Amino acid sequence: MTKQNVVVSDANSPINMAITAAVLKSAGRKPPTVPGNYIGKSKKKLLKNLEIGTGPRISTWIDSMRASSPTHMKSAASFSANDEEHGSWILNHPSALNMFEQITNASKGKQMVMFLDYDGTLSPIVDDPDRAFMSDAMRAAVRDVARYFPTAIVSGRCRDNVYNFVKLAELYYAGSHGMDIKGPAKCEKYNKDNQAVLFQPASEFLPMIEEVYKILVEKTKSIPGARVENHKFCASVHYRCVEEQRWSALAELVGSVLKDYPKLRLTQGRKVLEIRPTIKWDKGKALEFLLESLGFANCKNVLPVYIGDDRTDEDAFKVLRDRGQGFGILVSKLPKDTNASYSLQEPSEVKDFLLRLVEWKRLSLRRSSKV
Ligand SMILES: O=P(O)(O)OC[C@H]1O[C@H](O[C@H]2O[C@H](CO)[C@@H](O)[C@H](O)[C@H]2O)[C@H](O)[C@@H](O)[C@@H]1O
Repeated sequence: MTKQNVVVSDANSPINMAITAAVLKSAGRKPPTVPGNYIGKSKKKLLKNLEIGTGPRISTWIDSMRASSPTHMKSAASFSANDEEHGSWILNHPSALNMFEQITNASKGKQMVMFLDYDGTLSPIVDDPDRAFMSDAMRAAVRDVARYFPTAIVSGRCRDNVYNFVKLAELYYAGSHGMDIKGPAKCEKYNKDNQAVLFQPASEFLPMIEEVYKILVEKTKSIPGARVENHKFCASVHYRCVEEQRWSALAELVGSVLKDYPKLRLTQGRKVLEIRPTIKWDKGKALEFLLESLGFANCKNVLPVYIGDDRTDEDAFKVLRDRGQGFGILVSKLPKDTNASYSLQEPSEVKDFLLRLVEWKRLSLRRSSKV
């Protein structure tokens, strides 16, 4: 087994990249430029060899990518290579639970601000996006965290949709990949002016997304298992429940629709194609906007912590890395190229981490009240 087969994850797995390449090819567009530090050297070579999006061999691409998809990697050799890769990855991205003290030490004299992605972070990944419920225990943990730290949910879902899952009025919400931001109704605690935070940088795209959504719903009827969601300022095309043989057909179909919408772009998530406006706005920009709204622009006394599992969360991890401030925590069981500093394996570990933060904060408040 070659090294390129080792780094696997839903979000930036080779098969997912192949799907994106196929969509872009049918839309007559070039594949996205992948940031240098985002993708391993071996994978870069693989992309080059297969000429994604530009060459005539999309089918070769899809076949090759299938061969390196996690479900096809079963030999003992693959597992030991995986173990080795995982070992070195975890050294570079240690568990946030094991690094808890370092994280809390770094927050001394600073206000910690929490940013939480939803799917795959607060709720487990399931086949039906309408049933991606978070547990009551997770909700209680998030509620407690928000008592001590300003907390925002940053999601690819539209704001109302993610709110209906989280159901906590005291939080900030950034839906549609950060293109729809709203603060809690009353938040004197952190927002001194107590002005309602509301920001929608892509409002002009509302009718276009609605139009594309309708077309996609109609066209994807021919592909069993395909599912399209309208997230107001963006749309999602799911292929988690589509037979693997039909992924390329779906990709081509999405590409053929996008051809008529040069102002829309495509990104990818976990077995989902995300259709978004070409504006320069993402989860990273939303994080910066929220820090500013909370009064922490150009402030050294703040420690933002962003927890997310998906490729779209990388924009926020990168902002933190570039600012040299706070920590990104990637939720993943598998090694993955990332700008995050730490890792957690799954939502249950996210819950444990949040509960430890609450416990630590309570103890330190108790201690300081005794002094
Ligand atoms: O930014 P997020 O909150 O992580 O949202 C990203 C996408 O999440 C949802 O899809 C993902 O979760 C589904 C439920 O577990 C799963 O079926 C799907 O395969 C995943 O991609 C949501 O449905 C998408 O619209 C979001 O963009």
